[in-house]
Amino acid sequence: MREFDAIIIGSGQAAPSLAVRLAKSGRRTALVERRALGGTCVNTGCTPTKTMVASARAAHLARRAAEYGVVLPPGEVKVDLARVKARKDAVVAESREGLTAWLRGTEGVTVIEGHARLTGPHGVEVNGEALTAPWIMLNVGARPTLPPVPGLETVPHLTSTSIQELETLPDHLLVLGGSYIGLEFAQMFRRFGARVTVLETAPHLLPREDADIAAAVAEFLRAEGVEILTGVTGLSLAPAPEGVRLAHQGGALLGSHLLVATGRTPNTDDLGLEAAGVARDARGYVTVDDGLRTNIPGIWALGDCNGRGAFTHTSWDDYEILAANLLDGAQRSLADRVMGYALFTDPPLGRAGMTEAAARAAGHRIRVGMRPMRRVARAREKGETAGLMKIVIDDMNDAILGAAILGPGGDEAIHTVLALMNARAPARVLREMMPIHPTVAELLPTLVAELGPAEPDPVDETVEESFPASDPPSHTPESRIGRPGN
Ligand SMILES: Cc1cc2nc3c(=O)[nH]c(=O)nc-3n(C[C@H](O)[C@H](O)[C@H](O)COP(=O)(O)OP(=O)(O)OC[C@H]3O[C@@H](n4cnc5c(N)ncnc54)[C@H](O)[C@@H]3O)c2cc1C
Ligand SMILES: NC(=O)c1ccc[n+]([C@@H]2O[C@H](COP(=O)([O-])OP(=O)(O)OC[C@H]3O[C@@H](n4cnc5c(N)ncnc54)[C@H](O)[C@@H]3O)[C@@H](O)[C@H]2O)c1
Repeated sequence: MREFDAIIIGSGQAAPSLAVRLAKSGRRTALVERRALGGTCVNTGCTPTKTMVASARAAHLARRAAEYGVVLPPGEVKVDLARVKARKDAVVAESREGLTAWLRGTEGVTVIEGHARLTGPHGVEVNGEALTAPWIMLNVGARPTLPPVPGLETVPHLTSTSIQELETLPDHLLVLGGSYIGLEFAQMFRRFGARVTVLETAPHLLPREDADIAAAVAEFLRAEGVEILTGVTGLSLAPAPEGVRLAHQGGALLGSHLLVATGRTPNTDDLGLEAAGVARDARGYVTVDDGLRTNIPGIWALGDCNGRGAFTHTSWDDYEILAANLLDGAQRSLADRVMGYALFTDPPLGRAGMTEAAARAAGHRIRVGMRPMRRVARAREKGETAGLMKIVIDDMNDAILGAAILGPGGDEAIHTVLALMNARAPARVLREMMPIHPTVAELLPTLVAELGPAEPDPVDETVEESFPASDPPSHTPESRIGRPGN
């Protein structure tokens, strides 16, 4: 039996920093990982996909070179997928090796390779060895979900992990699921040169986003040649000489490859939670309170496996909250978190706080500011006018409820809004700030200055719809046309 002060299971995005903090506080800490240090983000998630997205953007810009007056030798722009993969592998290896050296070089951290299972409230078993500690932290992440589509087990299919290993281009990639993972790969493989069809069961792409945002994403993907079917029902799959035959209520498609991108399932079914009495919800997420505590004292759950976030930064924020509370005597809470994330299509979507639909559903009386990217000077200068930006304000107290920036640098520009929301600053602060010209973010004050009417209208409570994505609000004061960005 090896004794530690803390055992962390899974080297997700919370674990490495937590292990080092615990060790530096004098606690002997074991970090158990069954696959590769760095978890999903470093090895098969954010790092490889954003590296591949960069290759896809290079191909896209090369095809558009003439629009910018850049003359390339005649001939079709082609992508060598094996070289794209080699570049991706190199970037991933550098990140993983840096992390591994850091962890293995930190005194007080013991890295153990193997699959860990709880044996009780303070016990863990790895490779047949018993470990014990008063504190146990779970950071085991999630894996791709396989949906109950008839015939799926009879056809070869790719997940977000295995698609990254392809070295030859699919003729026709079918993508099940039109959300974050599906859309990033769909655009990427279309830009690499494949035919791509996305099939989404919800009425529009990105079901968690507003319909106008989803429509704008669909518009630029379709303009690049991605085929999109939404509201798909009656799906079934069967082997075909080409690869896969996918039937749905409206017809059938033949694909050379199938990517399944229909969500992720927490890695909590083989963790021995029952032995320790740790509670999970119906979907398998470990139940935690706002301090990341499970129902068993001394056991915490961080990252994707607690169902309170599904991003690298939410997992890392879990680490910050737990470390502050355990080691610094702080009283930090998940309840204070302002949500933010991005979809890394090109252009990217940066998001902060609530969607417009969620704000309405929560009963807020809202005002919405909206502007298409074609009315943003920086977007026009870059020749990248797809998308829009919008902000949702609470009419009762001027609070910023949420924002979306779908356009060049949207993933970066959204941090202006995120920072103000974290400071609990009213929209007036954003309206009165002096932004830098020419940027996409410089239009944020204008959005607040040009908010639409309060909804629901106090006189006519039936007003439900917001402004269409394609046109600015009709009441927009045209006197502002002289402002930067117009
Ligand atoms: C294709 C893709 C792209 C993504 N892109 C982004 C992005 O751009 N931005 C973003 O914020 N998020 C992105 N995500 C999500 C992000 O990767 C995760 O939210 C993030 O990794 C947080 O995960 P985590 O800390 O919960 O654990 P993970 O990173 O999933 O790591 C968990 C680790 O635990 C190990 N493990 C599991 N069970 C055991 C066990 N019993 N014993 C030992 N080890 C175990 C696993 O092997 C794994 O290494 C992406 C995900 C995918 C799949
Ligand atoms: N940019 C990022 O930060 C990023 C990138 C990739 C992944 N992630 C994380 O990974 C998680 C998983 O992403 P995801 O896109 O796999 O899942 P998701 O849960 O976001 O979306 C799954 C999609 O599949 C659809 N769907 C479900 N069953 C289907 C079926 N049988 N046929 C067709 N469509 C079906 C759903 O309606 C939904 O739109 C996300 O929640 C996200 O947090 C983040």
